[in-house]
Amino acid sequence: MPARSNPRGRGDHGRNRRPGGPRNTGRPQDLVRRTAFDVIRAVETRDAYANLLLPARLRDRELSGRDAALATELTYGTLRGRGTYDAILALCSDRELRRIDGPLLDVLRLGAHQILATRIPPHAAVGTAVDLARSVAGPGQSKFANAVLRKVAGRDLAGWLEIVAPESADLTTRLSVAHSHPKWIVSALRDALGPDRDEIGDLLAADNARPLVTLVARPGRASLEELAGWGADPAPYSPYAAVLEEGDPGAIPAVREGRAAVQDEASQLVAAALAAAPLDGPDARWLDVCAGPGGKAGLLSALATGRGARLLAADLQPHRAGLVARAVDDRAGVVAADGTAPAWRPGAFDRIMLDAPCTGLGALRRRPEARWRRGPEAVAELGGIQRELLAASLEALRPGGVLAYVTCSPHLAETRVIAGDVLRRRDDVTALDAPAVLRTVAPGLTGVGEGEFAQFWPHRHGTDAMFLALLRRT
Ligand SMILES: C[S@@+](CC[C@H](N)C(=O)[O-])C[C@H]1O[C@@H](n2cnc3c(N)ncnc32)[C@H](O)[C@@H]1O
Repeated sequence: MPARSNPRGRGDHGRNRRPGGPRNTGRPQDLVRRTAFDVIRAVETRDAYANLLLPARLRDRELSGRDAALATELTYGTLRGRGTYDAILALCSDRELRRIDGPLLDVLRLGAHQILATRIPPHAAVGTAVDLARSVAGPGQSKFANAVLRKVAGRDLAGWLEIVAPESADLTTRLSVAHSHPKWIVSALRDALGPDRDEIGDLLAADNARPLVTLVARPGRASLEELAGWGADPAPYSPYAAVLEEGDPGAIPAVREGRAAVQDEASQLVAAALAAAPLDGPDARWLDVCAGPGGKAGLLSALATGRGARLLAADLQPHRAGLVARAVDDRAGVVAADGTAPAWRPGAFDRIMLDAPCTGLGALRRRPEARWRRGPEAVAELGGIQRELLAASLEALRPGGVLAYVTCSPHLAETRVIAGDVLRRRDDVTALDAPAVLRTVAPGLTGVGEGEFAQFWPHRHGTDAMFLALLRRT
């Protein structure tokens, strides 16, 4: 079920703002809704990323504070809840949804979100959506929007879910509509939960909740005490993590200076586990094969420097390698390189992070549009590159060295199947007990699995669904 949010009703959103693009009708809420609409449209038509575009639009239009919070909530909530809202709109419209013009359909989705999942009074939500429909689609269409949205407002969300996701429907369909996830993702996540598949409802609900902002204090460069001074409290698992309940992380000097950063706690822990994995012999040369934009490389370089080792961070995309250069410390090297055809010698590294390109099904909380963007074919497409990168990275690892194979996805085909195939086919690769290594970094950590591989879960850990295999070359 789309998460219910707490934006306020009409009329309490501060003073008027500069128009910055759309016509300013004199009411700041119109600009707030128009901004949400523009971002939703750009996601739909230009494959834009909401988390990148929205902050730029908020800046352009000088929306801040409560107005920015409302625009963010409306944008993210509408994008996430699309599956549920479309099922409801289909019952309220005498036109098939695919016959409704794109801009108008997006206005209807935005209206449905305001009516069903915010505290904005329904009559106000309908009225503002109809105004928006008039402005983007013309007066004729605003009548249609009014008729549809008044029907939507006839029930609350729970009432609609009894109709569009009834108990009698098969489980995948019901969960897919109720929690607004494509069916293929519901099935893949249930499979990934394995024996815990009855947690699927909690997992899908967690995907629809707003993630907390977690910061990393890069060791030797910033401390949790310093972040606490800015209102960020220590997080439950990572020794480097602090949670910022409110406020702009960019306002914290350590973040601005690259000594700290926004980073999910599981992302910190998989990097810390690679650094903590037991190793015989030298521990001087570390590699991050797919480092862009530099979250894990930032922590790894700080940990490497702390013990006199050196990190080389690579990414295929030069501009992403450029972002990595801003995250790592001076001792680290950064290159634009293809990890499948590497420029480094075989056996050159003691520790390797391979955070492979993946579907990102573990980070749906952060990327509201991601679930609608790709179909199941992406899993097969990415599988080829994941296998190639893993094979090439294992060549770069010296005998006795340790490699972390990481994905921000719990999909079995991107995680256990890839790592398991290597272990089955190669007699020079063994798996370490990744959950046990993680517990040396985060003693209180439970629920990531037992045995060779570790899997984080949003509904259990409040983190992204990050996967970790620690592989040793013998
Ligand atoms: C999951 S992201 C890595 C996230 C990063 N480790 C972090 O923590 O910020 C995957 C990265 O792999 C890069 N990539 C894709 N194919 C690659 C290849 N053949 N060689 C090196 N990097 C590659 C992408 O450009 C992308 O930046």
